[in-house]
Amino acid sequence: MTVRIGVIGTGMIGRDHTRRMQQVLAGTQVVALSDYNPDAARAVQKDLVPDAKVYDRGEDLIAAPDVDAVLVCSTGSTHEPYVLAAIAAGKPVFCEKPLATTAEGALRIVEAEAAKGSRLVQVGFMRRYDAGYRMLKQVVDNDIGTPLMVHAAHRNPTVPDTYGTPMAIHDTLIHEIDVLRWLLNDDYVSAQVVFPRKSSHAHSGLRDPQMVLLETAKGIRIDVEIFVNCRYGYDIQCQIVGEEGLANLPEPMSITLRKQAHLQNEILMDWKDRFIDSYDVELADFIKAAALGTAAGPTAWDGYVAAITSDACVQAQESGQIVPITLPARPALYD
Ligand SMILES: NC(=O)c1ccc[n+]([C@@H]2O[C@H](COP(=O)([O-])OP(=O)(O)OC[C@H]3O[C@@H](n4cnc5c(N)ncnc54)[C@H](O)[C@@H]3O)[C@@H](O)[C@H]2O)c1
Ligand SMILES: O[C@H]1[C@H](O)[C@@H](O)[C@H](O)[C@@H](O)[C@H]1O
Repeated sequence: MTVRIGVIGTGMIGRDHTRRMQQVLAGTQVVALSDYNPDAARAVQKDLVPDAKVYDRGEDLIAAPDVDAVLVCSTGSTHEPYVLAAIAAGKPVFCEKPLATTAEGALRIVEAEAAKGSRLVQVGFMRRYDAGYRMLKQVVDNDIGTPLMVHAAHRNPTVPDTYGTPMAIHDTLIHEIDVLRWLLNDDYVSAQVVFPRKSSHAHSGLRDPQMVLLETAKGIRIDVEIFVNCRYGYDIQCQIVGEEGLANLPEPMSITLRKQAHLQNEILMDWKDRFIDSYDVELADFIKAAALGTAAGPTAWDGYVAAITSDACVQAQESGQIVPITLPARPALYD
């Protein structure tokens, strides 16, 4: 069966996922596109999928009878209504992170899916599909004893002027919020944010870098450096310290070059390249499940927990205090 996909939001990642569906993955075809800016949708249609239909409204794309499943790749604050509409239509929906920009919004999605009684939503937490993170999880589960501490860093070379201080949480830290919870098989109980000296490369409205301190229910302490004007590259670091040993996330594969008295490895500059394989694997998983009318991978519950944790971190940015994190009971659908 070919899963016919509609893509809502044809900016950077919507375009990249459309290319992936059309040119890399089997068993799928993009048949519909929609963007708030119709020129963006037409540009992707022209470049990648000339036969796809362009819809002015995402809601009409979701309702179209020839669309079997939906990819929501629009700006984060617009995800919730599209995901709810897809659930109402009974169509599998892959939603780029964040599932919603508030915990209340994510909860509405959890409640709608739980009321349907079967999985329809996959959240785009692609690091769970990354070969390096999967190797790290194997080692954490089997080789380093009880995990005690995590030191992580999420560095972007630069960000646009529209990127403000809370986006360091909702847009950037959200990857660590999800992947560390998955790696440690644990939930968070508190968050704190401290601001080091500000980089002169950060625009006036942005506090950068930031250090986020999280504590888990099992007492593991986590520090994550978020530095989105680091200039030198797109750099993701993760070190887990256990009772019996210590494990580091592998660096992306690159040639080690000895030349002109230097020993060198390339550092990637773009998130699209750093996680290129994991995007392929996560969407292959989505297509496989969508062909059966369901969803796999990171759940709406995972998206909701990430949203609750993000809200606590933003509150911690504003107050300078340690903010407690409490989770409600998990619906049986997500056990
Ligand atoms: N998983 C990842 O690593 C990853 C990487 C990049 C982006 N993202 C997520 O993907 C989403 C899009 O990010 P991007 O970098 O492609 O941004 P972008 O700004 O390049 O694209 C967003 C697109 O959404 C469109 N849009 C805005 N409001 C809309 C609406 N109401 N309906 C339909 N379209 C609308 C915009 O016109 C734009 O074309 C964000 O939520 C972002 O966090 C995830
Ligand atoms: O939307 C992007 C994307 O999620 C990247 O993976 C992250 O490194 C960036 O900080 C964020 O702005």
